[in-house]
Amino acid sequence: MSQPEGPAVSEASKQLTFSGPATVFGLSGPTMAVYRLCVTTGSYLKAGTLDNIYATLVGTCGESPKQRLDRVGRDFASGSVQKYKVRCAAELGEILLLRLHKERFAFFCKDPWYCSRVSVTAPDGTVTHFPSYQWIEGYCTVELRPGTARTICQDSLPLLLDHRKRELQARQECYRWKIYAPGFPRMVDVSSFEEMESDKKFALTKTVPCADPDDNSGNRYLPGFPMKVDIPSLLHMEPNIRYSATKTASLIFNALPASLGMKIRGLLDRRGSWKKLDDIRNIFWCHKTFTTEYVTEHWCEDSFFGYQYLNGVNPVMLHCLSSLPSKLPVTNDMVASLLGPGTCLQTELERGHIFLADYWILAEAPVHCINGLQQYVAAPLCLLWLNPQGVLLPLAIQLSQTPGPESPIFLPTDCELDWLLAKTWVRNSEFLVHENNTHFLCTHLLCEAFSMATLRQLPLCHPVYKLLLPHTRYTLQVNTIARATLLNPEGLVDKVTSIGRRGLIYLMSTGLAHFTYTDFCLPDSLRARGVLNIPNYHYRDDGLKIWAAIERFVSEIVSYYYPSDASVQQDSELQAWVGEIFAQAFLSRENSGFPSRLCTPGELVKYLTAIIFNCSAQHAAVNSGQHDFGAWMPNAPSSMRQPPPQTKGNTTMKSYLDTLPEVNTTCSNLLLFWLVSQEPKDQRPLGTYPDEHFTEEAPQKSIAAFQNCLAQISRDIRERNESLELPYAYLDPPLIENSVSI
Ligand SMILES: CCCCC/C=C\C/C=C\C=C\[C@@H](C/C=C\CCCC(=O)O)OO
Ligand SMILES: [Fe+2]
Repeated sequence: MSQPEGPAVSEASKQLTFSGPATVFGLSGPTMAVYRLCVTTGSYLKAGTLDNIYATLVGTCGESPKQRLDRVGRDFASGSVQKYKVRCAAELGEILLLRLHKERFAFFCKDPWYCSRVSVTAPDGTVTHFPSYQWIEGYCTVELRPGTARTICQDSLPLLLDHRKRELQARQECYRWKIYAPGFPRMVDVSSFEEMESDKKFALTKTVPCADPDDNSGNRYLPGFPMKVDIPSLLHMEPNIRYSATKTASLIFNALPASLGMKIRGLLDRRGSWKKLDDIRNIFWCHKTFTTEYVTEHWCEDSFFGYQYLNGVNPVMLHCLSSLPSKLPVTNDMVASLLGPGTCLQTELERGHIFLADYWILAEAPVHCINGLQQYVAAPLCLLWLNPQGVLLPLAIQLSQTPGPESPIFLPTDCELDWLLAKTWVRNSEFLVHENNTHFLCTHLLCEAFSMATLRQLPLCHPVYKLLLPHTRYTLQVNTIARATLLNPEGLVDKVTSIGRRGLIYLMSTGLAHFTYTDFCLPDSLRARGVLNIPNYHYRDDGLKIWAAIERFVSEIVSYYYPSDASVQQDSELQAWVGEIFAQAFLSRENSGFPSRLCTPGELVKYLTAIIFNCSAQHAAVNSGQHDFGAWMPNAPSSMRQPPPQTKGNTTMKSYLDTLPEVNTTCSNLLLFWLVSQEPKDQRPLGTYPDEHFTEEAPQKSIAAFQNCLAQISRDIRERNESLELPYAYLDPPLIENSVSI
């Protein structure tokens, strides 16, 4: 964390308490000590700086004079590794801090610098690494600690304790919480970044700009895009959480041709129903994948409908039933012909072969208008059966939570179009629950809260900070983009979903109020849902392997830094971090089961495993298949234009097409699916840590073992996929991103 040049640092220097004499040495004398610095600048675009960089070394026996790092030729070019000497009158003892001072060079403007790391070789040959991996903006001083991770309990020097405190104060000033809507996890307040920029410009005459929440003037249409964009919220982003230039360019490069192509073909402006189903095939003639073609071929089949509960984009819905809920009065007579001879509904319930997908959360969801027309939502109950061949099949669908003559129970034995319409309603409910809750709430928004708490409560030298930072990369940025383009008034959610942003807010706040620690931890969730024995549940099988790999890795790291229960309990920073997540992400709801403090290394291992799993694998599982499973729109309609049917026997192909989204709604939504299903460039797959925050041998060995384990999982998945009709690759480790970044 950088601090403005001035009192903050010089005051702190006065408070230094060294174990040796606190002397500032001159440059002459017979015992001159030479420290060799090796400075690595990141290879991001414009990572280099023209500003002057000075260094001060602070050791247990004193500090070096502030010395300019200057060689012949260009210093600090992007991707460069440069060596300098810092001379002191005497040796400094153990090096505690490295100060990097960034100051104006001649008449040049401020030039940001991405400093990756500095290593310092002492006169006796001891090398100390100082990981930085941060953008340093403006003229300021950054104080780095050696890479050896330390909890607060392991620090005793007042200098270092004070350093931790000041670092966190600066971070808490920078990353502030904001309430987006009641019942939502708290999120980053991007307006504070605008304030910081104005601070830098007008440091002496600081005025705090007053944001007007009702000012929607910056929310406007951009040429070629189907929705409004809240431009002001995208303008000011703190450089350490901002998409890199490569990632931004890649996102724009993915978006623009696809959007303009649709615009030119008139698809984004065409009102009215699809004339025939086949026309939907042609929306994306150049974005076909093996899976989009498979879905287009098999979407009507009951077995594929069941398959998607296991290996589609929302593989978290099924619960095993031991008895039918009274709100779903399916009788044995209704399903006997499907179950076949020798069994009955009761027997199948007793065998644990009957499952329910319950969309109760949609029952009170508000609906709105699209293209000026009223839209509709259902709250279905879908009963499924695991047949003796191990295939999951839908048995019965009721489109409301209230049984009765106006809510018939649809069956596979009904006429083809009635049954197809009922299944399509369930697919629409799947879309809403998946996008809003499984995907956006439970990965994007929760991971944003984890990122915020990590940045605000843990200093750079903390082992949990080092462990988690790679799993927070770009999450604040992508969510800011999502809020500016999808969740904003007249943004994409308003344009394409039946519930609009008001419904989204309802759905997510209700979802969070019911979300539990059991849901968050894959093994517990699978057990609680009773789905451990369903065959061909690749999401579960791959997910459990990855969970176990993360757990092993995390437990090695935790056992290295936390040898006892007391070491966990007494780590006040760790406890503040978990407390902040409990308060800001889960709104202090005790019955969520989320911890508000951690008492043992085991509890810490489980919590960190769950966070890393959800930031990486879970997001991949629910994000990467959106285009694959949604490009054939009837498989994932974002809105329905007619109310759920109250009688059987009336569905025609025309009424079916008139129920599905209009052409422009379909195409706007598919544009989003296409964009978010591919990670923009500048990727970091699960378990890759090119930024070496851990510099000790033990955690580095654990990282290598984690990578080997993931490589083996990948080989197993690829081998398994060779024999599958539809390969499941969303949890293949090289295809999983470390963090939620799209
Ligand atoms: C049509 C152009 C859209 C431009 C948007 C650019 C990038 C998307 C940024 C973030 C996306 C994040 C998430 C959003 C997921 C769900 C939101 C709810 C969507 C819905 O209900 O329709 O995707 O990874
Ligand atoms: Fe996503």
